Amino acid sequence: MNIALIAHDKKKNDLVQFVEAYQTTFAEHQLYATGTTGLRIHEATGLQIHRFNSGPLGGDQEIGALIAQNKMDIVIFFRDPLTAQPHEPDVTALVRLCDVYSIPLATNMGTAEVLIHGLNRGDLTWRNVIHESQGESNESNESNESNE
Ligand SMILES: O=C(CO)COP(=O)(O)O
Repeated sequence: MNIALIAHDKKKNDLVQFVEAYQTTFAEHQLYATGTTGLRIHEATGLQIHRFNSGPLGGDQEIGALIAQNKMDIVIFFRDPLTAQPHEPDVTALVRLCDVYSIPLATNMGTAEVLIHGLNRGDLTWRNVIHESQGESNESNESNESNE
């Protein structure tokens, strides 16, 4: 599964602790993160993480682009509800895209716990069906192109 990890500054310690607690699970998946969050998690755990730009510099939008391609399977985004963010429109857009594509999104540790247990139980295997059907439609697009 492709998992996006994002945290606002005052929530970064919480997310680092959360990833440490479930490190064996996270190690089995492909991890993506906004710049500073990814660096913090990598430094704490050594996990390999594809890092995008920092959130205020477009990182949320880069992750949003993967969601719009239906390539992101889970988003764990510990938001800070008590601090105004300069890039609030990007944050709103990311959450909106999760709803557009029905991507499981945890915006706090309580929901993230449930999501990770569900992931370990196999509750998210339906995402593999989406990936397989995407692969098939890509193949048919390619064969259509070669017929043109
Ligand atoms: O601002 C963020 C999400 O909106 C997070 O970005 P950083 O991980 O780069 O701090």
